[in-house]
Parts: sequence; C-alpha cells; structure tokens
Amino acid sequence: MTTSDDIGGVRYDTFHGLDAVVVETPQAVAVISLFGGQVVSFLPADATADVIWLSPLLAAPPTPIRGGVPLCWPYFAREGQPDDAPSHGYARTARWDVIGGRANGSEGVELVLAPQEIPETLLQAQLTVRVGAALEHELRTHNPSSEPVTMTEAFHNYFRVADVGSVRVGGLDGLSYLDKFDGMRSHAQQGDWVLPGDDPRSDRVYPAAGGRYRLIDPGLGRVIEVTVRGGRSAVVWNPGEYGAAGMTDVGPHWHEFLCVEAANAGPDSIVVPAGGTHTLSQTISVSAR
Ligand SMILES: O=P(O)(O)OC[C@H]1O[C@H](O)[C@H](O)[C@@H](O)[C@@H]1O
Repeated sequence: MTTSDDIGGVRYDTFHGLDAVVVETPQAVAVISLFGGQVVSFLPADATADVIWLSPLLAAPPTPIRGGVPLCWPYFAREGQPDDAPSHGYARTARWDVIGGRANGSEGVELVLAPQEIPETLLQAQLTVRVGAALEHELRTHNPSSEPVTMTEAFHNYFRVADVGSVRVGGLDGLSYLDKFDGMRSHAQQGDWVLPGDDPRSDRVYPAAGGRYRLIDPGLGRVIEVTVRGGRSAVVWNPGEYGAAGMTDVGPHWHEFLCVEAANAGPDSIVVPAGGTHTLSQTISVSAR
C-alpha cells in the first residue's frame, strides 16, 4: 500500500471505529473509510453540520456502513443478480487501499483508492476523491476481459438534513420515476421531490435524469447540489418510520437523512466494452440558502 503520509493534510486515523484516511484542507475536512472505500464525513470550513449522514447506530464491519457515500458496484440493489446476492454489490464491503494522491495547491487534495481483490467480478474499480471547497468522486470501471460486461452502480449519498419531512429536491420535475414502493410502476414527478404526506417514505429510481439535483434544506439553511457526469439515473430513498424500525442501524434516526443517489440503474445499465472503461463522477457542493 502506498502511504499517504507524505501528502500535506492527509493522515491515517480511526473514525467511529472505522480505519480511515482523514483529509484536511483549508476549505474542508473529509474522512474516507478504508472499509468500503467510502467518504463518511465532509465538513466544509464554514459548515455548522456535516454534509454527510453517518448512522449513530453504526454496525461493525463486515456489515455495510449505514451512511456516508457507499459505492454500489458492480451492481445496484440486486439488479441482474440472484436473490441471495449481497445488496449493492461487493465494493462497499471490500477493503480499499490508498494507491496514490497529491495536494493540488489551493484546489485541495486528491486521493486515489482501489479495492483489494473482488473475485466475484471481472471488472476493476478505481476511485478518485477530491476534497476542496467541493467534494468530488470519480469511479472508474475498467473491463480487462475480452467480453463486454453489463453493470449498474451508484454513489449512494446519505445527506444529513434537519428533517426529511421539510426538505425538497429540485432537478427532477417532469421526469418519470419507477416506484419500488409501488411494484416498480412508473409515475410522473410534478415539481420538487418532497416526502409524501400520505405514505412518508421514498424509493424512487428516476431514469434518464438530468444530472443536476438540489437538496434544499430550510432547517439547516443550506442547499446541497449534486452534479453528475456519466450517470443517467437519480435515486431518492428514505425508508420512512416503519421501514426504519426494522433496520437496526437506522431506527429512530430515519428523519435525519435523505439519500439522493447518482446512479446508472434500471433501464440505464452500462455495457463496458472489452478492454474499455466507464466513469461515473459527481461533485457535491454546498451553499447557504
Ligand atoms: O439496505 P441497503 O442494502 O443499504 O439498501 C438501502 C436502499 O438502497 C437504495 O436506495 C435502494 O433503492 C433501496 O431499495 C434500498 O432499500
């Protein structure tokens, strides 16, 4: 493993019991768990609350981390998989190593991570995380085989909110979505996403979405903007009170987060050609409302 000790502002530490890399820049502090290779905290210098939600009821590895930015890879949910396949693939329970990185002066710090062997897939993953005024993710998937491989994926962003019942998500108006809480039937999104009043939970896949989503949180007085490249689907998920009651790592904390995910899922699956590469990227930035 390449150490990151020689990059200014980068150190190995533990965070909520997880082995982690902490990245401190003048603009923000971010923490990346080596279990799952996932960001678990992003705190811009002027922020009063973490942008990312991490469950206070976190289970220990190998249970996937509930919170942060899980990498769903090389498939989303159990799409195209047998019923007993692990939800969201293997990346989020793999151990990742830092294999490179550099300080980019006033732009912040860039780290490159790769998972230790994932024997279940032919595909190879590499994640670049950039920490500065914004938080950037770039997930590269390489297919070294001689056959095309179909995949789905997501950055399963858990965003901290004051109360999921009082936030809105812009950028989805007019799209169709597949509702997992309604047998995957298609519905039309009218206006911003808000938590439904009659059945307060959400598990929606928006195919062919625009790639620019705004989570407006009046309670925390901020807007979180997610700008996506190479990802055609958006997913908006919160299990609601009753769904969360059956999840030991969510429980009463269900209203503290909303997942707005950058994905290629459902009809937006990706075929990575033999010898080819596909990249999913997102930029998360925060502004005052
Ligand atoms: O419990 P997990 O495997 O982490 O999945 C949590 C959620 O992830 C996505 O948002 C899916 O659309 C949901 O159907 C799923 O419940």
